[in-house]
Amino acid sequence: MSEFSVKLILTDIEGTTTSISFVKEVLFPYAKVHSKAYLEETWDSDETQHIVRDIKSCLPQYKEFFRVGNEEPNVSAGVIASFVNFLIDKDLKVGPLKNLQGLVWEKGYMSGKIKGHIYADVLPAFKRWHEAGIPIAIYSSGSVKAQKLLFGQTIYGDLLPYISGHYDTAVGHKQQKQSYENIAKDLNLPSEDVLFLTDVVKEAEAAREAGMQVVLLARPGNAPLTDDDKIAFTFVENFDNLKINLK
Ligand SMILES: CSCCC(=O)C(=O)COP(=O)(O)O
Ligand SMILES: [Mg+2]
Repeated sequence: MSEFSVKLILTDIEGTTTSISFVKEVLFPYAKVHSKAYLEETWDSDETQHIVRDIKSCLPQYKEFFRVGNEEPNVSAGVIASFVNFLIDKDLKVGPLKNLQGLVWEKGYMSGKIKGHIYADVLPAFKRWHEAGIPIAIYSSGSVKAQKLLFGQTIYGDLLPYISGHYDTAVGHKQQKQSYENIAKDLNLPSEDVLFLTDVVKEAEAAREAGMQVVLLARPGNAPLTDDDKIAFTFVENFDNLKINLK
């Protein structure tokens, strides 16, 4: 059992509270199938036009994707949807793609076709930490909207009452120290009073550089941790193996 003393728990989603296979085999395919129709239905809205502009410009290395011969870049819903599918296949965690995914998944969650996966130990741990007076916040590459949909409609019910804050890549990329400093500043807490839970070693390194306490999750299906990772960081297989006290 690993023991920590903290003022807030900050947790990642994919690979930490939720299986990677749910994201790759349920959420991403849903977004691939439904993005085109969503874009067509909402094409004239300011929100969609804003996302389309951001999607077109977020990865300049792919700008030729939108150009046919010497013509002006083509930005039909179909072309944007193909680009979105290309980005999903590459699992690129870019903000505009993640914002669009959140909007597309909404219908799936609201119709009951999608239920957010969380591991069986997550709800009991959230209850324990909540009862101990330790706030829980989320930091994921998935948009804040997507986070609220997932935790609001999980296979174990609504977990949002246990969550007091949400951060996505609007605060910065998850592998950059500055992002964790931004979160600590926003929380008005010293970094060392925050415990970050994640499956990705580079995220753990960035959070630790910013001064946070860190635990790696070795969930089934996650990328295996090396011997060096296991020496450098505390790692657990699930939240039952964490004893967290309020500082
Ligand atoms: C509710 S987020 C859906 C999953 C997702 O799109 C994603 O990129 C998750 O990344 P994470 O930072 O949580 O590992
Ligand atoms: Mg993750």
